[in-house]
Amino acid sequence: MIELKNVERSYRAGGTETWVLRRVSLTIQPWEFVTIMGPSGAGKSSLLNVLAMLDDQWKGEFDFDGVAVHRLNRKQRADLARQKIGMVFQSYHLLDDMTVAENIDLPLSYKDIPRSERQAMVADTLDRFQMVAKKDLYPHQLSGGQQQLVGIARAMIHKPALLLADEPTGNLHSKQAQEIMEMFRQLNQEGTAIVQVTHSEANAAYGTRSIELRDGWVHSDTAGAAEPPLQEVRS
Ligand SMILES: Nc1ncnc2c1ncn2[C@@H]1O[C@H](COP(=O)(O)OP(=O)(O)OP(=O)(O)O)[C@@H](O)[C@H]1O
Repeated sequence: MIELKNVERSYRAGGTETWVLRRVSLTIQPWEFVTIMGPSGAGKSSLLNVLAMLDDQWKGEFDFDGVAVHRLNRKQRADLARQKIGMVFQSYHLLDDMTVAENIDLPLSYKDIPRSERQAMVADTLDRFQMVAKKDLYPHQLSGGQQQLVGIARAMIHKPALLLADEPTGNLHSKQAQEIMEMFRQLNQEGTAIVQVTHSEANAAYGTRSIELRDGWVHSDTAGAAEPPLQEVRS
């Protein structure tokens, strides 16, 4: 589903170039629930931004469902991302002039879904996230945790092919965080690939594969670790 080959990203500031992703090559399958870990500054958010198709200042190859993302122009990339990807941002990225219900509805507006069905999906999602009473409020009228829930609801409502989440539960208390991770697990079992960045061991435990970045390099990757050892295959 996702294939990155030698993806590199650097930032230039004051004449010096700082590398944040170094020859990252990864394959992610549609059924995977991947956790990206690593120390602060290791490049985790940068990698997520590449996968989210928000960043185009990188080198290398990125294939998504057979589409060569590195060959798309900005509009084609944005269209593909809107159709296929849900993203939970660390800093929520809600639209300030839209209500909670309108923010949650946004991904559906890019799809060809009848109005009545859309309304039912939004109502159902508001209910699941216990936000019905808040549906007409604007983001600035919500707490940080409530804004985070709206961001999560918006990323999940259209059952994207790929869900990306950057510290998705950082502002939630542990019970809420656990409920969100259960929702992620269910979404994954229904066919959404998930890539989450987290420092939380509890959240990481929901993943089926763990990738550790250090200084922009893939330092370790548990992919394949669950495969049976060679002698078992032979016997
Ligand atoms: N817009 C930018 N301009 C310059 N440098 C940047 C920019 N964005 C990120 N960086 C640098 O890239 C490096 C990797 O940042 P990134 O946010 O990907 O790390 P991270 O692993 O997600 O860290 P954290 O766990 O603290 O969120 C850091 O050294 C950061 O300072």
